[in-house]
Amino acid sequence: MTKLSLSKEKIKVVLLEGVHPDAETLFRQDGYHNIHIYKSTPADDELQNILSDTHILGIRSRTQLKGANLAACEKLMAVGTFCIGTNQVDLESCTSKGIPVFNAPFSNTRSVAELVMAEIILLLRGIPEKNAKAHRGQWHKSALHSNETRGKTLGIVGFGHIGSQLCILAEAMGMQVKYFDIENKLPLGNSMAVSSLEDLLPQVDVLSLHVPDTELTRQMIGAKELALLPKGAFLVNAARGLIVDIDALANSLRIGHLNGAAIDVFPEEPASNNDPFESPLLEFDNVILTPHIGGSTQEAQVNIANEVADKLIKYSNNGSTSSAVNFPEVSLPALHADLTRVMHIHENKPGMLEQINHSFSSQKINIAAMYLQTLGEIGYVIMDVNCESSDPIVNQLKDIEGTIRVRVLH
Ligand SMILES: NC(=O)c1ccc[n+]([C@@H]2O[C@H](COP(=O)([O-])OP(=O)(O)OC[C@H]3O[C@@H](n4cnc5c(N)ncnc54)[C@H](O)[C@@H]3O)[C@@H](O)[C@H]2O)c1
Ligand SMILES: O=C(O)CC[C@@H](O)C(=O)O
Repeated sequence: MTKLSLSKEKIKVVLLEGVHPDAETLFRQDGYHNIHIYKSTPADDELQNILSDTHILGIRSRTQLKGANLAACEKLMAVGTFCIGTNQVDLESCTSKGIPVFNAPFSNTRSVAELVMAEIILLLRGIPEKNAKAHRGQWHKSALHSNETRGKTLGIVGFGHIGSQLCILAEAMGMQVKYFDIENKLPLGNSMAVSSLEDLLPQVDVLSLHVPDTELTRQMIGAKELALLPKGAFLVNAARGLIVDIDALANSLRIGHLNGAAIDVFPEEPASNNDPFESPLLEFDNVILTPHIGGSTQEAQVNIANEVADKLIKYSNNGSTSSAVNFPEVSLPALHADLTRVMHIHENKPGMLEQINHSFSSQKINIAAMYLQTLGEIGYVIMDVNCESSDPIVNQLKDIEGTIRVRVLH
């Protein structure tokens, strides 16, 4: 069996935020036993202490791996975000430190799309208000503002995995789908692309957001955009909290411009289930509030646990970086029993390969196979070589200016 430069017993794996237990099982089955599980995100001081000797870190959307938290990660080798979003991680800094980040790009897609479809039906029927009143002992039997989904227009912002999956469900319910995406996306079924957000907004009965949190999308729905929605429209946000100006949304609901909303993500979310939840939307009966559970189904969490743990284990065991979000992608074969695998992560600048090759030739080490991939500022070279001891070559490689990290598998 392949030996790692640091043995599996010594590799510290930390899984935060209640990652599904299948992830731990997968690590244990593969021989990793130094595993530490946390149900939520510890406060920054404790977190930084935990991170200081962590080699492999698994988080969900809550843990901020940025600034002081990331600076504390002296030994971090790889990160898994056990979710779709990676905005909670400073990807650029991880890249420059030679840390690949892996996620699960579509393991919870269907769960989010199903929840949003259900919310659209509930909003159009006025169920949130009727439900709230019934809980207060009030009988509100009325068809006023209660509508079918059939024939209504759903506007989708971001026609990626979730947006397009939602389109399929909505069309099956008889909705007309119009979408806006910054990329040119294939219209599914009878859906139609609209060329700008401003053009889309006045045309919809329900607007649903499915864009990532980026500089372009933050606050993309503010007072101006809400005013462009027709009076009586609904808003669904199961993307990220900062995409909507939450105070502007509260105002639009207060003045009766919007008829309701379903919000799963918030600008500030409690760190754990024991912390209080505050929002300017608490007062509205016609708003469905959910605690960021769009992707929280058994099916999704099991899929995510297996997908992300598998990617982390593959990277740790053989160097493969397939589908890393910030790193050159290399899919490597199993290491031949007689060979040593040397992995060199470096700044992507001219002359690096020449110096790496020179290091091997100057030590008369024969290269059996070589893989190279670069992405932006970073290069990743993997050499399968014949050598008795890897220490001399590792030391020489570490001396090359621009080297970020060297790992070895035997
Ligand atoms: N509520 C939850 O539990 C939950 C679960 C999963 C994902 N999410 C969120 O949903 C987001 C979308 O997920 P996905 O899997 O569909 O992602 P995706 O990458 O497949 O799709 C995102 C789409 O948004 C488009 N886009 C990006 N910037 C845009 C802009 N400024 N204007 C218009 N379109 C833009 C992209 O081109 C892409 O087509 C994730 O980034 C994540 O933040 C939330
Ligand atoms: O499970 C989570 O914490 C986040 C889920 C979702 O927002 C995602 O990005 O996949």
